[in-house]
Amino acid sequence: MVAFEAVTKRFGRDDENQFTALDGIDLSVARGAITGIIGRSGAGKSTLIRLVNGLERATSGRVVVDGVEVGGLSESGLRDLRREIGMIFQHFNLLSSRTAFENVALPLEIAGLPAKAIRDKVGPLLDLVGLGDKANRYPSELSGGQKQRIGIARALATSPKLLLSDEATSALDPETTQSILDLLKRINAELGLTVLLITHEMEVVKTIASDVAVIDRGRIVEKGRTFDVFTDPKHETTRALLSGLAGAKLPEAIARKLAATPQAVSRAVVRVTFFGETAQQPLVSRLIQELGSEVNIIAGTIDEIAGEPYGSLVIAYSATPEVLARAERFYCQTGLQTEVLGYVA
Ligand SMILES: Nc1ncnc2c1ncn2[C@@H]1O[C@H](COP(=O)(O)OP(=O)(O)OP(=O)(O)O)[C@@H](O)[C@H]1O
Repeated sequence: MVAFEAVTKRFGRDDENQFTALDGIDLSVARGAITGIIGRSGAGKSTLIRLVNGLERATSGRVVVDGVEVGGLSESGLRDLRREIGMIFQHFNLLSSRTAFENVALPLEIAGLPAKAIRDKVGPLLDLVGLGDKANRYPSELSGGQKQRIGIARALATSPKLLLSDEATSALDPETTQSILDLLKRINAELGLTVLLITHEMEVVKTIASDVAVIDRGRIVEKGRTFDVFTDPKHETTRALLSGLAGAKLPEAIARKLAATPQAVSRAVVRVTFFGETAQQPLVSRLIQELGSEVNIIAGTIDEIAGEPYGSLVIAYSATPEVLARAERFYCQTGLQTEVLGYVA
């Protein structure tokens, strides 16, 4: 649906003051999927998304949306393209002087639709986002989550094929975030809308994006299926962003005592990750049997990433060579993913 081909974006006129915001971006966004682009502040996310609807132009490379190269479009071509693309924003960007109904109606008025056609379109959209009873309310009378719902209804008014989301949940509390993400997921499934979202929150990507790209200082450093990237992050930036996720974190008191190598009478502290088939099996009880040694459970979590079950457990057991060898054998046989975090006395 969207392809970035060797896209570079520089800001600034002369060579000395130029800043490279995007550097050689290659990325394709699958039709019908929800794709997340994640990165820290200043990484280039907004610039990337603004290239898609032609608010910025690439310095070099191509941005292709539904077969059309955005950089080659005239003003009228850009207007046509923008009708195919809805956008939602962190601060909603609603007009305070217009009611919820009038905000959703705005893109249709601009497109020149008659009043009756506008009414026929806006009513069902307000129902779709669960705000059929708030049509006559002004933005100041709505909560943040409700404002974003109106933003979503407005973005869908021209029946776009693609929805761009620029930090759409960043100003919302976790519960409201969840309800907006549920709504986006439903719209994606029911309307077959392709969604490209940018965020600095891993939780958002984990909850709804089937695919993810991690951007760091203008470059894509990692991309793939969200489940694969989250369960086996390769790049340091991805790992750092993931460390903010609630999960099986090592308690501080134990983390402080960890040594890199086994000492006399020490215990190995190991993170065991369960996913795919291993998530369904009673592996902990088998592990205890196989080791023939006590196993302490230090931390654990069971979660879903992009709809797939995923568990992470931090355990500790005797670090004698025999027990470590038995553990290694068990992990090999079962295909469990493990990481030795260190050793404690
Ligand atoms: N019009 C501009 N002129 C000059 N520099 C710009 C312009 N727009 C963006 N930049 C710079 O490009 C870099 C990337 O900005 P961008 O807004 O794309 O990052 P971001 O990842 O969206 O960050 P944030 O989450 O803070 O918005 C930043 O260093 C920014 O200062």
